[in-house]
Amino acid sequence: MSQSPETLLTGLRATPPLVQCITNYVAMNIAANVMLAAGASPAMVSDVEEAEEFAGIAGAVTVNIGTLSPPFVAGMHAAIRGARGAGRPWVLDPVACQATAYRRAVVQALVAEGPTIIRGNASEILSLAGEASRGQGVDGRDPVAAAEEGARRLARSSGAVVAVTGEVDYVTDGERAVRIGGGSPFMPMNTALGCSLTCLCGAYAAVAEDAFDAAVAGLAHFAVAGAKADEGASGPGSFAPRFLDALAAVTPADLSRGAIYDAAVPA
Ligand SMILES: Nc1ncnc2c1ncn2[C@@H]1O[C@H](COP(=O)(O)OP(=O)(O)OP(=O)(O)O)[C@@H](O)[C@H]1O
Ligand SMILES: Cc1ncsc1CCO
Ligand SMILES: [Mg+2]
Repeated sequence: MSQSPETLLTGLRATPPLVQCITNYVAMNIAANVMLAAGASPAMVSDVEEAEEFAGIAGAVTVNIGTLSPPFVAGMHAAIRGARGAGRPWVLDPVACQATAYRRAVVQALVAEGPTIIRGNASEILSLAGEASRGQGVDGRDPVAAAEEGARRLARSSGAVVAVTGEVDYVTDGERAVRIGGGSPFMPMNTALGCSLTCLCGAYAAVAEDAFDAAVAGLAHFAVAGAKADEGASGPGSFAPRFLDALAAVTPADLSRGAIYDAAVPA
């Protein structure tokens, strides 16, 4: 039976999961604050010397290729080994994976390691699905709707739940699919909120029985908090602290009232 976002947020707050977040230099502080506000316990532990061991005590691992370098890549593979060895979920954020040959090669090797969830913007998911994308840097430049079919194919080929974010988000495991509305136009004007959401999906995956439910809950938490923070914000700057407050203030019942729509998956 599926677990609702309401049930999962209650579980998250009751026992904050320790999440090993391997993320980029831009996101590290923002994502850690987002995790604490939402109710999770982040640890930005990435060096190859300790990443595998740490993954053995974490509830989940998240891997983000935003500021890529060989030491990061070594730490990522070590952490994934640790997560797999401990039977824990891990989440991939393929930041700007279309941009360079190095990123394309690194991300392909990571997808081959079997992520539990892949969370990216539409340009990144289109590229991972082998389709043309308008993406250049880290920002999404394609509509989510254009990436839905590719997301389903990617989910089926990789075995991951795929979450595509933008104005209206889309989550699929290749069989089931939902769209999630809400959020705020100020969100893409704040760097690293997508990276932070990837970490939060790891937190939900640590407490959920099912990765699809985990991804839906993570995205719903952001959508509801984003809409709440948008009220009274006059620009991206005043939105940022309101968003942290809203992540903490959102109640489990608020998530049930968030806009989650079933989306039919064509056969
Ligand atoms: N136009 C929009 N309106 C409402 N919410 C949005 C909009 N664009 C993005 N979001 C929300 O912002 C959050 C981050 O998604 P986004 O697609 O911007 O990630 P991203 O491009 O990977 O970001 P980054 O790489 O900067 O971390 C998600 O919760 C998404 O729903
Ligand atoms: C701006 C930026 N550059 C590399 S990673 C990152 C954070 C958003 O993905
Ligand atoms: Mg991103």
